[in-house]
Amino acid sequence: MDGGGVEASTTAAWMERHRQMYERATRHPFTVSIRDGTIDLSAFKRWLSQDYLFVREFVAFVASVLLKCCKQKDNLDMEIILGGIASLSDELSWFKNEAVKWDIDLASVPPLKSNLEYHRFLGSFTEPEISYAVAVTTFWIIETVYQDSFGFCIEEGNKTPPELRGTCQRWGSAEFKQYCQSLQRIADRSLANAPADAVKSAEEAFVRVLELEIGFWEMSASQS
Ligand SMILES: Cc1ncc(CO)c(N)n1
Repeated sequence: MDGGGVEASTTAAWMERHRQMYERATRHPFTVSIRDGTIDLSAFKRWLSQDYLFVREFVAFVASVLLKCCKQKDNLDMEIILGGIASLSDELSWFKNEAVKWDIDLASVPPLKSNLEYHRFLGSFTEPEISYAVAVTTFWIIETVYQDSFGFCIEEGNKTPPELRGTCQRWGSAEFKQYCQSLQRIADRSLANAPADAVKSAEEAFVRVLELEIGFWEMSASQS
């Protein structure tokens, strides 16, 4: 397989090419309102409840990425992805703890429309026709939107309310950033070895994730 004319950092080039949309996903009024301390706590609770449901679906998605990884000739990335699944186990416990703190009964939360739309997208990756390069790139951008969004909430000058710092730290930490950078290197290496049609599909999935993330913040902010 040739590189399809792809440069070393395809993902960085896409972030540049789709900068406006990337900014809309990572500097959304919902997360910006966490950072400036004006967040409506009922919206925060809605986000928390909906994201718990999202993460449950995300586990199956990451499992499908792991499965595609294991079928590669050299499955060097296996441990990073497996580590990601292990962290999701902690994350589900974290959500359950937070729900108790915020007096939310997770068992009675129905998924809202934008969440269901995202579930459908994630579910499509179990198809064996979807290549590892496309799946791992999608995985990287999903994690990166949260890393960048919540990282901004704990950067200098933030007025993030103390009771929301733990949430921001979960995805905004230096450790999570390093993990996202490892995923980015994996995505770039896979894309460099992928045929041109897979690179094109990966870019489409990248843009689709940004749209779905924007929809998820909107849903959290205003229950649509
Ligand atoms: C909607 C959404 N996107 C990304 C992540 C990152 O894991 C998450 N928890 N939820």
